[in-house]
Amino acid sequence: MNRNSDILDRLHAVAEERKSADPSASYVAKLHAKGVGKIAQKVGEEGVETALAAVSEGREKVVEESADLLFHLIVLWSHLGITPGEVLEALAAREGVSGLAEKAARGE
Ligand SMILES: N=c1c2ncn([C@@H]3O[C@H](COP(=O)(O)OP(=O)(O)OP(=O)(O)O)[C@@H](O)[C@H]3O)c2ncn1[C@@H]1O[C@H](COP(=O)(O)O)[C@@H](O)[C@H]1O
Repeated sequence: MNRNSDILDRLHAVAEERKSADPSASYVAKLHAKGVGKIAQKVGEEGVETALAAVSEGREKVVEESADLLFHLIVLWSHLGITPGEVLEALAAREGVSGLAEKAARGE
């Protein structure tokens, strides 16, 4: 198994610990202290940067920006009391639900 398969959970655990850390000594603690508005802003910025990288900067930059986006999403989930498992469950629950091939087979 890929050794990074549990990285979402590991980063989430760090984000949880940082809720009680010193904001002057931790970037994640600083984000928690600034609140949901600041964290949401960072998620939006990183999403836009990922999209811009896709159309104008190439795959390596997309990988870097995607990592920034995922990281800030994990901080947002932690701030709101959401676990990575909940998000993965929501994703898994959609498997096969809107495939065009399945819809065509049903004549929809
Ligand atoms: N993955 C990251 C990570 N990616 C990016 N960054 C920080 O995200 C910031 C993004 O920089 P920006 O220029 O976008 O933003 P900024 O300079 O903070 O300015 P603002 O726009 O936010 O005001 C930088 O300070 C980076 O250091 C991260 N900081 C932490 N982590 C992970 O979080 C863990 C805990 O970090 P601390 O909370 O700092 O201990 C680390 O061990 C890492 O695993």
